Amino acid sequence: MSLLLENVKKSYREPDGSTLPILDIERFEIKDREQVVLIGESGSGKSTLLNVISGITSVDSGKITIAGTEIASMAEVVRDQFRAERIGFVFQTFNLLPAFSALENVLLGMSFSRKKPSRDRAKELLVLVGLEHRLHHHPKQMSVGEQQRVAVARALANQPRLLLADEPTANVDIANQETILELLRDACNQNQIAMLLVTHSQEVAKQFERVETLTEFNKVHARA
Ligand SMILES: Nc1ncnc2c1ncn2[C@@H]1O[C@H](COP(=O)(O)OP(=O)(O)OP(=O)(O)O)[C@@H](O)[C@H]1O
Repeated sequence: MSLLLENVKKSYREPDGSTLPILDIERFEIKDREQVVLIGESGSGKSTLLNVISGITSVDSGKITIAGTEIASMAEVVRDQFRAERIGFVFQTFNLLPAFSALENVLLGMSFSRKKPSRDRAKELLVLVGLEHRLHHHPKQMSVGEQQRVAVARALANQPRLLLADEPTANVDIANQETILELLRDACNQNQIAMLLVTHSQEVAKQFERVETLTEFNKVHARA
């Protein structure tokens, strides 16, 4: 299996000092190569779930196993390394660095892994997403669809086992939405990557076989 959450609990500390429970998940599994869409009301904890899976946010308790490795109990520095090498991310807002070209953004994605960044591989990835003519453009010189394609190339840079996508098509038009989804799905299929994709769009969700609603497997109720 690619991902297994067991008895995962996460709460935040409110400004008044009280505790705000967000996640209480007994079991959630994504099998190898499975592509899963996650939907749920605003504020129900979807981004928090992606953040605990990636190890950006620590859990209060529970186990998170990714490709056979339990990450919740790892020291932070080890978890950061694991994240860099095993998990790819695509965000709603792309998160590209504005001072760097498309090629440099992909190379930067590689620099967090222990492997040596390869310009050839970075170029190959940009060609794969159809941006061979945009290698040296900076984010502000590219359309939003192109920027998101750079983000997809960056997410694939370290050959991840799991791809986490947080509303990757929310800021692109319909034509680009299709392109981005196709790229993500093809890349996952071809490279045996499992994917968890958060979306608010029914259009996007209906293209996937497995659609999970967070409030149905999270014992903490939505706050929306
Ligand atoms: N660092 C934080 N500290 C305190 N509360 C937080 C923090 N991050 C998120 N929250 C709260 O946790 C809840 C879940 O937030 P989260 O962003 O995970 O929801 P979401 O389902 O992704 O929402 P949306 O669909 O609107 O993006 C929200 O009520 C939010 O205000």
